[in-house]
Amino acid sequence: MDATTLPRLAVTAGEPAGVGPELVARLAASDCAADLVAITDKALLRRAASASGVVLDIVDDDGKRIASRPPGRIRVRHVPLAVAESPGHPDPRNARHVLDMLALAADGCLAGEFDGVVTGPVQKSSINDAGIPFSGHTEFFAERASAEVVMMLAGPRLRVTLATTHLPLSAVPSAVTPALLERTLRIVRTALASLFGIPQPRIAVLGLNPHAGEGGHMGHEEIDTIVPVLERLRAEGMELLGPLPADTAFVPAMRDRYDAVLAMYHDQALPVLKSEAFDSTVNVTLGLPFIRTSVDHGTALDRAGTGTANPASLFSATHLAMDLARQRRQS
Ligand SMILES: NC(=O)C1=CN([C@@H]2O[C@H](COP(=O)(O)OP(=O)(O)OC[C@H]3O[C@@H](n4cnc5c(N)ncnc54)[C@H](O)[C@@H]3O)[C@@H](O)[C@H]2O)C=CC1
Ligand SMILES: NCC(=O)COP(=O)(O)O
Repeated sequence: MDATTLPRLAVTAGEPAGVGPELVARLAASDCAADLVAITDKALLRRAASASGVVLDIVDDDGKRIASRPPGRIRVRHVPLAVAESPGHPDPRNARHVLDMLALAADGCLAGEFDGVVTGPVQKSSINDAGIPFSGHTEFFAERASAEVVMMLAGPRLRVTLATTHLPLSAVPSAVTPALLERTLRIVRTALASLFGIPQPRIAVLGLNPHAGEGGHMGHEEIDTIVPVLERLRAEGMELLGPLPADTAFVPAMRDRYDAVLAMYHDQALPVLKSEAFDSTVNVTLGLPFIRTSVDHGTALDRAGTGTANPASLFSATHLAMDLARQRRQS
């Protein structure tokens, strides 16, 4: 990418029976100043455009960088469906199609063909129903890039990162080890500085138990595992708050005291973000050698094919990826 060309972003359409393809069509129809390369089945994108009431000029991607993109023009890397989609009803026979899109996008980013990838939502259960172990894009891209990563959800007023991602709740306590916490906090600190321009970030770390263990009366993970890691990293100069009780860490009086939160598990913090900024929150994978942003929502099967899905989260994810790509170009 040079100063005269647009950020070149792979956009994966996600689950073909979900709202992803419609949202990609809406994005392509917008005046977003990015070189968007949809990774999807071409006929599926045409049907999604028609369901959303937008007209697209769909062309094959020739790999060349471009300086401008008229609204409606979208380049495509064709990844064929196994079977035609039925909106609202994922078919596990299309699981390989979904994973092929992710692999193509990741490999293209690693090869420098794309400046980043923006992902539409996938139906994880449908991939699992096909007999393929899969827990999320975050883990898929980490493995593909051989990187240690952290999931962040960034909204207009709150950034939340996760120590563990897609685990059953019963597996969380034993997964929260000193090594995991230390690695995660280092990745979060580095990313807040390099991606979000906060050179000395303040990170609030949540406890695992109610009331952060209430001094050991409601669980010991804080005393045994979390506090020693925080003390060690504070001694290195990291600004860490906590461990804080999760139920009060997000109250208005606390918000000014940190730049990001580290939660111990998925549902400890994501409901806070999704309930206050569902439309504008973006999922960002920290620690990858390439930019990856995503919608915060799922496949919305109840809306698929109706053209009523809100594209705001995909727009926000794309704009963040564009900003990060430009920033990388300048650094
Ligand atoms: N980035 C990803 O790939 C993600 C995938 N998922 C997957 O999505 C599937 C469904 O998950 P759910 O928990 O049902 O969450 P969901 O986000 O698909 O749906 C929850 C509710 O929000 C509504 N909604 C979601 N996106 C919307 C949009 N753009 N505009 C208007 N309304 C919208 C839906 O209609 C539904 O009422 C699961 O397989 C889950 O694993 C969930 C989150 C992220
Ligand atoms: N709730 C966020 C989520 O599950 C998305 O995960 P991923 O597919 O981006 O790893």
